[in-house]
Amino acid sequence: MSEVLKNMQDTVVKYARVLSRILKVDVEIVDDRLNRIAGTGSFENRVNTDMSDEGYVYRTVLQTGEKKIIRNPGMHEICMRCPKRYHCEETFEISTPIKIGDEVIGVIGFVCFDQQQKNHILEDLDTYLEFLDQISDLISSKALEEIEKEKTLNAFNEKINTVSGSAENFGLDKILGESEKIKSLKEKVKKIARSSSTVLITGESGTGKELLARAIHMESYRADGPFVAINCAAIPETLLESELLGYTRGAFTGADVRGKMGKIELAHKGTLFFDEIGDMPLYLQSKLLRVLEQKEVTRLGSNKPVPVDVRFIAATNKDLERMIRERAFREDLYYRLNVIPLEVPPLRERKEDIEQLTKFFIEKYCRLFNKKVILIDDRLWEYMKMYDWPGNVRELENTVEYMVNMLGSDGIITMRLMPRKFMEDAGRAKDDIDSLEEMEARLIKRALNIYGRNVTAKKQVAKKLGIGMATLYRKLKKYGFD
Ligand SMILES: Nc1ncnc2c1ncn2[C@@H]1O[C@H](COP(=O)(O)OP(=O)(O)OP(=O)(O)O)[C@@H](O)[C@H]1O
Repeated sequence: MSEVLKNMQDTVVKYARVLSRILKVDVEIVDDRLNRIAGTGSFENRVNTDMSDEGYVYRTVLQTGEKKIIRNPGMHEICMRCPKRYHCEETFEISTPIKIGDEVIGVIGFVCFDQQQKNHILEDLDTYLEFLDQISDLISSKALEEIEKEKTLNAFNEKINTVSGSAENFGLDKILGESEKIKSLKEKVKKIARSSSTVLITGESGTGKELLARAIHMESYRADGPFVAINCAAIPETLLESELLGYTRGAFTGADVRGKMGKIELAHKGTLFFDEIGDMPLYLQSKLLRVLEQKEVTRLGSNKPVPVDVRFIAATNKDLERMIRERAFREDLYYRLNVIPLEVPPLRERKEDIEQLTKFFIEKYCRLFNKKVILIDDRLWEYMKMYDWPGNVRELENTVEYMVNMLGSDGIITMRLMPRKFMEDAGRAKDDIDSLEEMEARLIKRALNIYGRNVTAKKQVAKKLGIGMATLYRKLKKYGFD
C-alpha cells in the first residue's frame, strides 16, 4: 500500500491546501515511509522529501495507529530523540492516522507556529479533532478507490489484448458453410473488403461475427497491418476510455508511468474491431464519433491529436435501432458505423451448414484429443437439424467438443454421446404432436429444416413426404412456411 498516497498525490495536495485555508494552520500529509506527500506554508517547498530524521510524532502515529496531540512540541517525550527539538518552532500539533482497515497508510499533521493559532484550535479542540477524523476517512476512501482501480487495471493488462498481425490466417476460407446465406455473405465481403468504409456486423451471439471481421481485414489491402479487437462489454467501463484512446505519462493515478498507446493508435494502417459496440457507454460514443469523423485521436492527458489511418468494424447482437429510441445509443454514431451493414444469419436459418461445421469440429477435436472417429450414425443429422441452436456455431462447436470427449474406443458417434439437455430439447421437438394437422405441419417443418428451402431441397421434401410439388406449395402456404 505504500505507493497509494504517492499515486494520488494531486488529490492529497488539494485536501491539504483546502484544510489549511479553512483552518488557518499549516498542514502536512506523509505516507507510511515518512515521505512528505503534501505540505502547505513553510512545508510547501519540502514536499517529496524524506522526513525520517525529523518526523518523530508521525512515526509514533504510524506505529500505534493512534492520534497524537502534542501541546508542547520539543518538550514532549516523543520529541526527546529528535535532533531538532532545541530549535523546534512549532507551538502545537495534532497528528491523525490515515487508515485502510487496520493498516496505517499515512498521517495528516496540523501544525501551529504561533500562540494565536494554538489558542484558536484549543478553543474548540473537539470540533477540530472530529473534522480531522473525517478528512482522514475521506482520504482513505479515495485511496481505497485508487487501489481497486489499480487492481482492475493490472488484472486487465494481464488478460483480453488481441493484436494480431498477418501471420495468423483468418481469411474467408475459415468461414465454413455452403448455404446460400453464407455464400452471399462471403460474396459481399469480397466486394467491400478493398474499401476503407466502416462496417457494422449484426447477428446473434456465436454466429461468427468476429470471424467475419477478421476475414474482411484479411481480404483488404490492410492485411499486412494489425487487426486489433476490443470487446466493449468485457472491459470495465472505467478502463475502456484509456484502452481506446491511450494516455500520456501521469495522465491519471494508477496509469503506467510511461504512458500507453490506445487501441485506436495500435490499429494504425490496420483494422480496429469493436465487439459488442452496443455496450459502449454514451459519453465514449461521442468520443468515438469524433475519432471516426476527424480520423485523429487525442490521448488522455494530452492536447495533441495524432492522425490515424484505421478501418473500423463494429459488431453487435443488440438491436441498436431500439437502443437509439431508448436513448442508449447515439443515432449519429449508428449511421457513421452502419455505412456497410452485414448480417450474419443464425444457424437455425442455415441448417444446411450444420453437417459441414460438425464434421470440421469433429476433426478439430479428434486431433486435439488424439481420438479417431470411424463412423457417424446417420440419425445424428436429423437430431442436429431439429435443434434450434440458440447459441449458434459456438454452441455447435461446444456440443461437438463434448461428444468427442465422450467418444469411446469403438469410434462411433451416435446421439447417445450428445449432452442430455440437447437430447431433451431435440426430443421435445420430436414428440410434441397434438393433432393430425399439427403433426403434418411439424413434419413439413422438420423436413424443411433437414433438406433446406431452395427449389431442389423442396423437391426432396416433397419426395420424402410422398406428395407432389403443388401439394407441398399449398401446404407451405397453409402453414405459413412460404
Ligand atoms: N462459419 C463458421 N465457420 C467456422 N467456424 C465458425 C463459423 N462461425 C463461427 N465459428 C466459430 O464459432 C465461434 C464463435 O464465433 P465468433 O466469436 O466469431 O462469434 P460472434 O458472433 O463474434 O460471437 P459473440 O457475439 O458472442 O462475440 C468461434 O470459435 C468461431 O471460430
